[in-house]
Amino acid sequence: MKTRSNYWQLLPYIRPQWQNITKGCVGILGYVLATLGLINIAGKLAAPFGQGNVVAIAQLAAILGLVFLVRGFFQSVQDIYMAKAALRVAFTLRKQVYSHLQKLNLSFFETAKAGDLSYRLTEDIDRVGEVINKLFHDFIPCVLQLVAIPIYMIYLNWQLTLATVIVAPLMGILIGWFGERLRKYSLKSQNRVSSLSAILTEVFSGIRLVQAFAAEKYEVARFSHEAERSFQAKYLAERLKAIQIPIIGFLEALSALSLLMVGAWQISQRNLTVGEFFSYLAAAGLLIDPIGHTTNNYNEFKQGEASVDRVFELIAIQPTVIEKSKAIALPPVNGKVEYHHVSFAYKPDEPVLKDISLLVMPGEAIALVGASGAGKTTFVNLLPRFYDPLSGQIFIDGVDIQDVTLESLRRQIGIVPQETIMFSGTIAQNIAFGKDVFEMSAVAEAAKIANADQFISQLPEGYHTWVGERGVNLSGGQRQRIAIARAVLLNPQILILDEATSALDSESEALVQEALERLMQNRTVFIIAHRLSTVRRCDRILVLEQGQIVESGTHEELLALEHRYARFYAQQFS
Ligand SMILES: Nc1ncnc2c1ncn2[C@@H]1O[C@H](COP(=O)(O)OP(=O)(O)OP(=O)(O)O)[C@@H](O)[C@H]1O
Repeated sequence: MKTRSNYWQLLPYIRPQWQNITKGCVGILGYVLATLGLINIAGKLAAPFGQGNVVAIAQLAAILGLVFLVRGFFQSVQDIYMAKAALRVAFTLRKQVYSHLQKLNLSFFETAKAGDLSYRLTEDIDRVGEVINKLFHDFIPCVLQLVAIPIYMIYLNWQLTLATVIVAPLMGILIGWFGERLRKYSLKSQNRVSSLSAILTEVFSGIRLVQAFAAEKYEVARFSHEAERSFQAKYLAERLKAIQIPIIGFLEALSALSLLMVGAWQISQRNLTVGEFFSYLAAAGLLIDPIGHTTNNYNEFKQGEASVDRVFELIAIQPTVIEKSKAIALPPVNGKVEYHHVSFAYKPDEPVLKDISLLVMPGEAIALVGASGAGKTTFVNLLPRFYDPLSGQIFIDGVDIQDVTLESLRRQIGIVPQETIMFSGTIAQNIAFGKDVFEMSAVAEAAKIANADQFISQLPEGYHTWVGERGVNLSGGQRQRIAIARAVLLNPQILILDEATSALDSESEALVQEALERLMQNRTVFIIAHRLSTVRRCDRILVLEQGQIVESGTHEELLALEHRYARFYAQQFS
C-alpha cells in the first residue's frame, strides 16, 4: 500500500484556479483580521463591566456587532470562491480521468470492473472535490487562525500561552497517528464499496442469467459477504474517530484547566489585569473552534487521500497501443490489407497468433473459421489496433497501421459485433453512433439497406424511439440490423463481421443475411463465420488452428482437400 500522499498530484488541477483562490484568500485574510478585532474588543469590555459603564458597554457591543457582520461577509466571500475553485478542480479531474480511460486499451477494460470504474469517477472524485473544498474554505483559515491567535496570545502574555499550548505537541502527534490509521481504513472501505458497486453492475446487467440459473440466493450471499466487509471497514474507521474525539477533548480540557490556574496565579502576583485575562480568555475561546475543525479536517484529508489514490491509480495506467507523435492521417483507402509475419500473445509464452502472413485484395471477402480459441477474434482485433502485434506488421494500402492516427484508421474499419450494444438514446442516434451531427435522411437510407427501416417505422416514435441502456425493447435480429445500419452509415472500405452465433427465426435470419450481403458489397471483409451460407459466399476461407492459418481456399477447394476444413464442415454445418 502506498504511503506517499497523492495530494501533490492535484496541484496541476488546482493551479488554474488561482483567480478564485486569490479572491477566497482575500476573504480568509479579512475573516482572520476581523477575528483578531473581536478578541481585542472583548478585552476592552472588561473595564466598563467593572465600572458598570453601560454606555461604553453599549458602544463596544455595537462595534462588536459590526465586526461580526464584516467577519460574516468575508466568510461568505471565502466560502463562495473556494467552493467554486474546489468544484472546478473536481470537474476538470473527472473530465480528464474519463478521457484518459477512453485512451486505454481493450485489455484494460477486459479486466477492469465497470462498477469499480464508475465508482471512482463519481464517488471518489466527489470526495476529492469535497476535501479540496474543505482544505480551501475551512482548513486553511483554521490553520491561519491557529497561527495568528497564538501569536496574539504570546503578545498578551507568554506564560499564559505556554500554559495553554503545553499539550499541543501531544495533540499533534495523536492527530497524526489517528489520521494515518483513518487513511488506511478509508482506503479499505472505499475499495469495498467499489466492489459492491461492481457486483451490482454485473448482476443487474446480467440479471437474465442470474434468474435463468436460479442464482439469486448465490448472488445475495455474494453481495452480503461484500456488504459485511464494507460494514467492517467503515465501522473500524468510525470506531477510531469515536475514540479519538474524547481523547482530544480531554487534552483540550487539561489545557483550559492549566490556563485558569496560571491565569489566577498571574493575577494574584499582579502580573496580569483582569481585562487582559478577559481578552486572553476570548482569544483562547476562539481557538477551540479551529482546533476542532482542524482535527476533523485532518481526519477527512486522510480519508480523502484514499480517494485521491484511487483516482490517480487510473491516471497512472498507460495505454499500450500508442499513437506515434508523427502519426499521419490514413488517407481514404481501397481496402488492400496485408499481414506480414504477425505474431501475438496476451501473456508471455502463450502465443495466440504465430507468424501469420496474408494478402487480401480490395473487395475480397475472407471467412475465418476454426475451433473456439483458435485465434479468430484476436486476428481481426489487430487490424483496428485494439492490440498491437508482438512482431510483424500490418499494412493497409501499403501503409503500416502503426504509422497512422488511431482515429483515421478506425474510422475506415466498420465492425459489426456478435452482440449489439444499444446506448441510451434514440434509434437514429444509435445508428449514427459517434456522430454529433447527422442527416436524418442518411440514417433512414442506411436503415433501408440494413432491412431495418420497416420495423423502425412501425415503432411508436419511429427513428426518435428511445432505446434503453442495453436496447431491451428490441429483438436480437432487430439489434443486429441496427448494427448493420451503423456500419452502412459509416461506409467503411474495410469491414469486420463477427457473425452472431445465436439462432434467429428464419424470417429474421433471412432479413439479416440480406442486409449483410448488401453491406459486404465492394468492401474488403473479414468475417468470423458461423453459418455455412456465409462461408460459401466468401472469396476465400482461412482455417485457423492454434494461431496459424492451416488451410486457405474457396469452399469447394477446401472440401476437395478432404482435410481440416472438410472435417470442420462435417462437424459444424452438416
Ligand atoms: N483478453 C485476453 N486475455 C488473455 N487471453 C485471451 C484474451 N482474449 C483471448 N484470449 C485467449 O487467446 C486465445 C484465442 O482467443 P480468440 O478469442 O482470438 O479465439 P477465437 O478463435 O476467436 O475463439 P471463439 O470462437 O471462441 O471466439 C484463446 O486461448 C483465449 O483464451
